[in-house]
Amino acid sequence: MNKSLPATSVAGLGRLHESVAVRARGIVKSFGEVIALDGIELDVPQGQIHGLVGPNGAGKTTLLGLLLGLAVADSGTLEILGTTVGRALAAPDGVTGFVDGPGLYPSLTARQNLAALAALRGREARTVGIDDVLGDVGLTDVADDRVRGFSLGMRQRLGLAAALLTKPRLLVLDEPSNGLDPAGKKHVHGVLTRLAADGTSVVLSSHRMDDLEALCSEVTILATGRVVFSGPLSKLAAETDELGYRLLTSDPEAARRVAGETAGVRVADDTGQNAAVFVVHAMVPALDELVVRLVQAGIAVRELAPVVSPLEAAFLALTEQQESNR
Ligand SMILES: Nc1ncnc2c1ncn2[C@@H]1O[C@H](COP(=O)(O)OP(=O)(O)OP(=O)(O)O)[C@@H](O)[C@H]1O
Repeated sequence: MNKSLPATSVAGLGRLHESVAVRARGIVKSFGEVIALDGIELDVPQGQIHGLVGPNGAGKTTLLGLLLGLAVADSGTLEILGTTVGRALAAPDGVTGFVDGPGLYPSLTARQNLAALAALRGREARTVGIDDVLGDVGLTDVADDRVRGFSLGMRQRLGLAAALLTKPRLLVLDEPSNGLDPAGKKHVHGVLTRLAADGTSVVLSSHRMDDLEALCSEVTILATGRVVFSGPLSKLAAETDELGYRLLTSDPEAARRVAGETAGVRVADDTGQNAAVFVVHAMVPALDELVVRLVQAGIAVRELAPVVSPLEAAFLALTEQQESNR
């Protein structure tokens, strides 16, 4: 009896499998006594820019290294682009990127570096034009300068250009925004957004909440080798309870009095009595009530802004909690 599935079903299954770029279950990785990753679960769908964030030593680079095939997990399962990763140290097909900065030849120019990498990757690699990728990352003007004289941001951009040479299906980047000036950041963000729109998945680490907010639809927060949050940024912001807000009004003294009388609003002690700006701690409904009361009292609200962004507050709360549970 022929047990093979009809062609349409096989094709359907293939697509289902490939729509997941990364699927990690129970990943553990230790270095001697240090447990760098402790039961990591991670799902990254195709075409998603997924941010990894966490305090120093949380395990971000270790996890990115596993995705790039630079190390293997002690236990757990890791599926990349539909294939289960074995014990061999090699980047699965379609995966590229870098951890700890890109590997470049300092004595060669930017263009020569890319030509050398393209030659190393051989004919099978789906290479795209060197000039195109240099243009994508904004390095056309320095294409014939030696990399030795490049700044950190320029090296990062060249590393990204090198990764683009192969039209990756999964791009893995450790702190790609390190050292980037605003123009560099714009180029890098533009490249990553375009890649994702074309179906490439990107997993990147960053310490910068503004980068994550600008780029990522989902983030995973690691603390001491564990996932303390994974999901959309909007859900992360909602995890925040009470935030501190800076308040600038037309009458600070009266405004302080009104704030002190509003239920659920706490005026911070550390703002000077005569300061024009002061800080209140409140949840959103109490803050709304405060604004209404200020306006009713004839006090104009000139500025009202969180002291730290809701994302940063949620990040701090979640990671500090994990640290204290250790
Ligand atoms: N090769 C190694 N040998 C020994 N310990 C290691 C090694 N690599 C990582 N570690 C340890 O594993 C833990 C996780 O390190 P990792 O570099 O993955 O963290 P990270 O989140 O990338 O930190 P950072 O934000 O500082 O880059 C740390 O305690 C680190 O000291």
